[in-house]
Amino acid sequence: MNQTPYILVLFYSRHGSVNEMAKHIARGVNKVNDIEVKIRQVPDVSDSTKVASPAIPEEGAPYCTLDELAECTGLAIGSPSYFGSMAAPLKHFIDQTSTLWLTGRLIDKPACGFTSASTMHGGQEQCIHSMMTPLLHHGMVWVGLPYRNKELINTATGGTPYGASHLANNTNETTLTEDEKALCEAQGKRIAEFALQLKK
Ligand SMILES: Cc1cc2nc3c(=O)[nH]c(=O)nc-3n(C[C@H](O)[C@H](O)[C@H](O)COP(=O)(O)O)c2cc1C
Repeated sequence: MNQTPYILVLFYSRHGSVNEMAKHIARGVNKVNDIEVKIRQVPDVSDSTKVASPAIPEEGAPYCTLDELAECTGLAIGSPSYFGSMAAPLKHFIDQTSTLWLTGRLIDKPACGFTSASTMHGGQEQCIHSMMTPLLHHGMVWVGLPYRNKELINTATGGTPYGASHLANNTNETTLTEDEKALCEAQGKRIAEFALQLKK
């Protein structure tokens, strides 16, 4: 049975900002007909041993399986900016995708990235780039945010042409500004539209 195409919104979030962005990206996906959305998170990693997290997270979205990644029609991937790069739990998940790479399961599917950071110039764009690199190895097609989204010009907080972002400041503010919300939703809508166009 053919399943309905879906956008996988896959993320890691420790304090909730990226989690909040994921919801708005999903709202953008929902504006497009004939495609669904799955929101999934990745478990934390242990700093000392290979401890498995409980199979069901205590809160929030279910943990993502490799099958859910393999079978998506498009991907929106999000991480907090950690030292200008994606957070280790997300990289750890990606580093388990060799079988998908070997079998070319993600080739020609669209992907986009989003991030949250505590400072304006603390590496938001670089973090999004860090998520783009392994997905290009997978043969995915990167989808950014064009400047026809006027919020990109007007925003005084997050928002980049490489992907949506949120400025959380050093208070870990999880509430998005109206511009940040609009850009997340525009990104969700755009990845859904591309996914349907590229779908084989
Ligand atoms: C280990 C670590 C590294 C961080 N590095 C940066 C950084 O390089 N630039 C920045 O602006 N914020 C940095 N932050 C702040 C987070 O990016 C920010 O709090 C983000 O909003 C957290 O997202 P979350 O609420 O989804 O967990 C760092 C936080 C941690 C814990």
